Amino acid sequence: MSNRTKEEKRAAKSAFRGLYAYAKPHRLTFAIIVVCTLLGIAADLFQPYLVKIAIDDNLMIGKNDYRSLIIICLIYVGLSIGSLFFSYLQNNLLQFAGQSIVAKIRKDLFSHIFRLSMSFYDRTPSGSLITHVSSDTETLNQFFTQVLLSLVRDGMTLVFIIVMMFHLDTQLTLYSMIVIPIIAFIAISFRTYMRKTYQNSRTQLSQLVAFAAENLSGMHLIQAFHQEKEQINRFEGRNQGYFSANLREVRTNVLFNRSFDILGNLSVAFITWLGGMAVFHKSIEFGVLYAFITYIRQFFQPINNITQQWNTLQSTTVSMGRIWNIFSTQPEVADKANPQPVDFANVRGEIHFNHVGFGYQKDIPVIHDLELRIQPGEMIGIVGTTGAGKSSLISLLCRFYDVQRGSVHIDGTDVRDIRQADLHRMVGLVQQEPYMYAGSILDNVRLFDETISKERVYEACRLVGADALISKMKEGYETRISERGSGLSAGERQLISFARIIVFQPKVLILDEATANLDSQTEQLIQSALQIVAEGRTTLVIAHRISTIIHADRIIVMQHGRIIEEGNHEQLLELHGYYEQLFLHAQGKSNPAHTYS
Ligand SMILES: Nc1ncnc2c1ncn2[C@@H]1O[C@H](COP(=O)(O)OP(=O)(O)OP(=O)(O)O)[C@@H](O)[C@H]1O
Repeated sequence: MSNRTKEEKRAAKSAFRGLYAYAKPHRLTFAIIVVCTLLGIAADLFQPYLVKIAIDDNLMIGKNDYRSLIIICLIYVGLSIGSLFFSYLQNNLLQFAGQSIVAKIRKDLFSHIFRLSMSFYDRTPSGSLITHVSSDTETLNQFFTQVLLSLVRDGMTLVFIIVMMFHLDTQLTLYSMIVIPIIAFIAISFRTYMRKTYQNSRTQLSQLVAFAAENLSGMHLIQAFHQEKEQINRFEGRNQGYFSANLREVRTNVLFNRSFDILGNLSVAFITWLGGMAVFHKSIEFGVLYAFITYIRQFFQPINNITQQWNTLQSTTVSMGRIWNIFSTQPEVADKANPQPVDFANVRGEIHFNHVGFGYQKDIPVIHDLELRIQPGEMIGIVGTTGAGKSSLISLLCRFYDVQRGSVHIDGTDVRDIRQADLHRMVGLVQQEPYMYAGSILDNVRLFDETISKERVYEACRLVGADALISKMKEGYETRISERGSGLSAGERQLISFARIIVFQPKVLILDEATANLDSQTEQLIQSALQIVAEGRTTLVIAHRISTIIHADRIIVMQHGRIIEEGNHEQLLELHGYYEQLFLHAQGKSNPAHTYS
């Protein structure tokens, strides 16, 4: 056996153990389901036997006992009602247990994904995460409502039928069993092929969903570059792939089912001939033959069902493996077991990048031995060309990633010793493209925290100058923002994020300035909002416009992951170095190859 298969088996085993842990609290329900199934099957399978009694013990011997015939009919009806009742109960309970387990797994999976570090998101496309949360958990649901149901119901049915058949006539039963090796042969030869077709169609679907999700999130880019036709063609390729894989799967299934049907019919013909001969020779009674033929017709259905479920079981194993793979991924950035408590009232906001070294991949550093001390309340501007490492530096301060060398300290405490929730209360981030949630402006400022009063939100918006903008909207603070804040400019979204800072009061503020060209009025609003929000806070501004940070206490110039110049605006100009070039370019007096304006 190859290592890979061994590995897969081990993963499947641990996934099933995980699933068992989720199912355990529902064991009483499962026990009731088994009892209901047992009673339902018994009620079902006793019916042909009842007809046999009516034929052999009454009609065929000319007893003409109407009373017992009516009793048999009534019992027959009673059994039908009983079977209906028990299978209804069993189905409902199974659905309830299955859905509850899957809902819990979906919830846990979603919370787990939230805890994972940024490096996980760098590696994992959001489309495939959507597939895990939606269709993989749905496959687990099928495991409970189809696979488990079939294993219990069809397995028991099969045992019951065989017992009844042996009870009726041992010889005929043994003749019927001739087909068992043929069934096994068909099942085994189809199994591998069916699994392959199933896996293929799942992979095609997951690629299709991932492609669609990524395209939807990058729609503005696609439209801006008129890439619609290319993307539609690429989608069509994947769509066709899924279509063909699905057809292949359905074809195999139909062929498999029909083979079983034919086998069933052949067996009935064979038994009718053998049994008919036996009735002619009076070695069995007619009622026995009737019941026998009914049972043999029913014999193939559960076998077919179970083999069908083998497929779903395979896909459940694949889905479970994928889900448990995420569950077993531990956040690379994790809280320590005994983190340093934070006294929020006395946070000063002193920052120290202590000889920091960092790279997204271990052997490709993007920050090299960076040493920087920032005093409480200081305003620092960070400038540099694209890819200089400005955003990476900020990500380290927010601890989205951990440093590989050196350390980052706030008020003398290593950020790795602080709980991440506490760290993010101390450090407020206003991103280039601030994320807006689907909800009202009010919700977006107070981030759905109802303990923050509306008045506090209004006050914060007034302070940062967003009030006028919001008042102009049709429903003011109750105006609903669509997903991602479309309808608001990057500058307007930044203003709303400034109001968030005022509301949540972090001691350190990071602003990644919007790169988009803002109209001069919004730019002005942001400038003055920044002055107000920066008051009493340590502020780091990644600036794409020199004008934003001209009055900063200190400006850091970065290049290739290093600080190459440092000082205030005047000091840096006197150096006649890189900063001066940036500044002159911004003034339109030089023509360097960077983007400052
Ligand atoms: N998530 C990531 N995975 C791998 N490499 C990354 C990642 N993010 C950034 N990088 C790389 O790290 C380097 C520094 O990027 P960073 O975003 O910090 O630069 P920046 O100065 O902020 O640039 P910009 O002004 O364009 O935002 C670049 O070479 C970039 O390609």
